[in-house]
Amino acid sequence: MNEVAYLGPRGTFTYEATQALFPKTDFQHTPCNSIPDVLTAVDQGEVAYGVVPVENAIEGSVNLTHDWLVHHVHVQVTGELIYPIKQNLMIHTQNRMLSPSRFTQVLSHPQAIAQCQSYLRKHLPNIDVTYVDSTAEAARQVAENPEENWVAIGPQSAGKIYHLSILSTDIQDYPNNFTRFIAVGKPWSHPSATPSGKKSSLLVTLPTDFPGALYRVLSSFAKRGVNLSRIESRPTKRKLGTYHFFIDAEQESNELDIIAAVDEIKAWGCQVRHLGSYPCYFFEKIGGTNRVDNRER
Ligand SMILES: O=C(O)C(=O)Cc1ccccc1
Repeated sequence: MNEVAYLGPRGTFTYEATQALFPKTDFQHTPCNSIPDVLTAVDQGEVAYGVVPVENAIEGSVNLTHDWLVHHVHVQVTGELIYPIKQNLMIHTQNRMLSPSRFTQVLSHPQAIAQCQSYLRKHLPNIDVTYVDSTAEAARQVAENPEENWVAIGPQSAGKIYHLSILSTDIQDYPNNFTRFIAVGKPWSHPSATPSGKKSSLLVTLPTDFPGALYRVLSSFAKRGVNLSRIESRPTKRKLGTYHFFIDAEQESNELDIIAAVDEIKAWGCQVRHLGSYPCYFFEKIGGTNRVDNRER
């Protein structure tokens, strides 16, 4: 069962990342309407693998992914892909000559809107924003409602699939825009690409908060020479000011040091969930293509 669930519909950035991580020649791709639906499908064993976005270079963490991993599912992270993100402003082809003052709404995923805040303030200052579950869903709604004069923000692949006109390319507010995607589910390795590195992801919850508590966690890794590439706090949702910490530890032949650091922080009361140890890939090195066949719909 080589089925991969991803945040769909076809044409999303997650779809492009899924094609790179799980080539169509070896895997069956299944679109889901939301990030929770992807993670739940994997957790329930309906599919073997899932792909979701976890962090963006401009907007930061995808909170929904983090929160669902903590509170709703127990899935293993099995891979990571750093993928280049270029946002585009797209419109139904019959409206492509409209003056921007006639656009009534911009639709997109919250992350995509957030990555283009300065662009929107400058070019579409008073436009209403409608958040939907993905960029390709935004493109679909624009394509199916030409009379509404809506515009969408998303990847060119979504524009191709839904036959939209690209009004403006590369509209994100900062260059070097990348999103980190994770694969979750059963153990897996890429059929042809060589990883650029390896990581272990942990979920750490302090027993109580006291001065230096977080320092004590971090120092357990630092004194063993373990590089922590990311630490992300998310509310426990139980009490204001209490957090879960997502920690990514770079892993290169230091697995025993990571295990020793985890044992040390557990010994004084931290709860630690091992989210996964997995290979990391860069899209440029996978040699994939992010072109999609827009004959399928
Ligand atoms: O909606 C999409 O296309 C997604 O895959 C989520 C997303 C949105 C913006 C940047 C990266 C991922």
